Amino acid sequence: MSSLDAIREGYARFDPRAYLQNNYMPPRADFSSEQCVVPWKLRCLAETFASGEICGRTLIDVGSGPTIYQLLSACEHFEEVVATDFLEVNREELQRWVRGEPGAFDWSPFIQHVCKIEGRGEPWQEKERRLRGRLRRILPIDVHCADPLGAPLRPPADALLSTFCLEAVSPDRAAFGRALVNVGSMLRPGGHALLLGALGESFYLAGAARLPVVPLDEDDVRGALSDAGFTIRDFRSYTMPPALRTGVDDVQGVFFVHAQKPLEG
Ligand SMILES: C[S@@+](CC[C@H](N)C(=O)[O-])C[C@H]1O[C@@H](n2cnc3c(N)ncnc32)[C@H](O)[C@@H]1O
Ligand SMILES: O=[N+]([O-])c1ccc2c(c1)CN[C@@H](CO)C2
Repeated sequence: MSSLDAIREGYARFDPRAYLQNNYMPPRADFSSEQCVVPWKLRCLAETFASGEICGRTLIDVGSGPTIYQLLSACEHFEEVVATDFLEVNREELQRWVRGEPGAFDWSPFIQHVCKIEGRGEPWQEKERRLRGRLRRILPIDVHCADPLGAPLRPPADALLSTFCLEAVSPDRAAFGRALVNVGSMLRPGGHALLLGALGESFYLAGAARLPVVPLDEDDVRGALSDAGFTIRDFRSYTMPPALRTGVDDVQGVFFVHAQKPLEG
């Protein structure tokens, strides 16, 4: 069995609800302190989108999983947000939220927090409605394929977002770098890429699933982006405090990077 097959087999046991519980409920989803990891992630995205420089028709989110927090600031600046994931159970979890179906995960604390830090003073239900209206495609994806969506994205995306995906699905740094090239092919020249991801992590749990992660440091991320032809615009990192090292993974920190694909080539 290839290392990619082993990872695919691990994801067959991925439990979206356990994953949400592990990462998007307290203590990690604690909005009372800006020092907590989820407010830090949301602030990175809100501040980066606040300039208005990153905008256009389509943003594609790679490896969305069962989460929408990563789209809350992005959705203001694109006509359409395309979510993607390898697993049908995750795509179904996203559909449940989009349709406001019972049993969907409650993202309202996240939406309320983003409305607060964006400072527009809008009711959070307005933002929820706007995201639901712009999240019109939830597609299967495999970042290990040259065409991750199975065929080239036409027209290419104006922006690409991916959070905790590439390092969590790649057996080694070379595969991480190839996956980055693959997803970069969906982005138009001059388009922006925003990545959040794990630093120094080797595994994470999601119910019965125990998934291997390729441990990355800042230089690995910078090098992979440079090798994939991206220019780095901003790089930030967060150190996971002891209180948030809960045993659901061995993550040491989180990186945020804003990169751009050159106009030519
Ligand atoms: C750690 S989760 C990240 C979820 C979400 N983006 C977040 O920020 O929490 C990794 C996601 O990658 C997806 N995945 C697994 N294999 C993949 C592949 N080959 N290509 C794309 N996504 C994949 C999983 O289904 C899972 O939803
Ligand atoms: O602290 N967080 O907000 C947070 C959110 C998601 C994830 C992590 C940490 C660490 N593990 C990754 C999977 O490799 C998923």
